[in-house]
Amino acid sequence: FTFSPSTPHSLALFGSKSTTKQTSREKWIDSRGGTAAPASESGPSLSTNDGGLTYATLTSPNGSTAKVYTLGACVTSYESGGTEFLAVRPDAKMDGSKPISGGLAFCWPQFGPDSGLEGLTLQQHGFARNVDWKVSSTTDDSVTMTMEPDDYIKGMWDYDFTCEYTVSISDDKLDTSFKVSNNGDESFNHQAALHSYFKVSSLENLSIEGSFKGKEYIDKMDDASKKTEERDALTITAETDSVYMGVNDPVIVDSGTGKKLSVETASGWEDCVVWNPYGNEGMGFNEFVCAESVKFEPVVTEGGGSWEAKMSLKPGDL
Ligand SMILES: O=P(O)(O)OC[C@H]1O[C@@H](O)[C@H](O)[C@@H](O)[C@@H]1O
Repeated sequence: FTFSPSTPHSLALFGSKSTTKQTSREKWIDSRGGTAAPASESGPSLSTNDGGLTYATLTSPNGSTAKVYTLGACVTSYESGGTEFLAVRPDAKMDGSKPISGGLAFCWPQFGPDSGLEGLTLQQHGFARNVDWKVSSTTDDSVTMTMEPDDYIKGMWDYDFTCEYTVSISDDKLDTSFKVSNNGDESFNHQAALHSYFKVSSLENLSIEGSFKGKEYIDKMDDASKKTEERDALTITAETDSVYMGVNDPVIVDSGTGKKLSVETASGWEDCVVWNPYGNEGMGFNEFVCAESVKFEPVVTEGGGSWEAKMSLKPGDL
């Protein structure tokens, strides 16, 4: 899928860097040794999984928990009231040989395979989920991770930036807060997404509520044609890959668990991509739906400027 800027000035606004390169998985794997957080940065609340990846476990007073991996700053688990709300695909690699396919997978500075914009022709979903973010602070209920350019990143996208991402848990919700600061003089373009995998008991028990009705969407399963959503609530009965412009309030309703999960956006995220690889048993298609928090139209962040996006997950009963 190729992003087409809706306004010609999107291109004109883009900064002048042209030294972007496609990167191979091999180059990424080689480079990971250089970007991994040193062991000395691991505090008492950080753990290591069987595949050698570092993660933080957050706990709220009533026992809700979340797991946040430094690889890609990926939240892989959010459990509240005995229900797990996030899914990690059964084919996900949890050893650093691939980005984590699951949880709130972090896509930045590009979403999808190719934005179509100069300087934003990186690998699918950008590089943020390829690298180990540095843990800058952690408490029992919160972790802040940062990503700054190293040689691996500069080889693809040579801008001076700091990304900061805070995940915090409380008794009734999980909060995420992302901020990118442009520390340089020239502006840069970026998209962003939390490629959120929500666990469902079965697709037949799922409906996705929110402000979808009447909204325009790009149906990537139908030659990227533009359509208008007519349903009040979405169900998944076929392979789905739809970009809903101007929807940032999906609610995952699961009649099997009797629970719902509301995505509440405070800032930044504007659009929702609904994705499911229907029929793909290897990906565990019947156990999740992606309802992704996306900034699809590229943002221009001026030198010295910043951009923020805040989203919370709020569980409830049906
Ligand atoms: O497997 P990944 O990289 O986590 O991405 C999951 C999917 O994300 C979707 O947004 C893409 O359209 C798919 O092509 C892709 O397979």
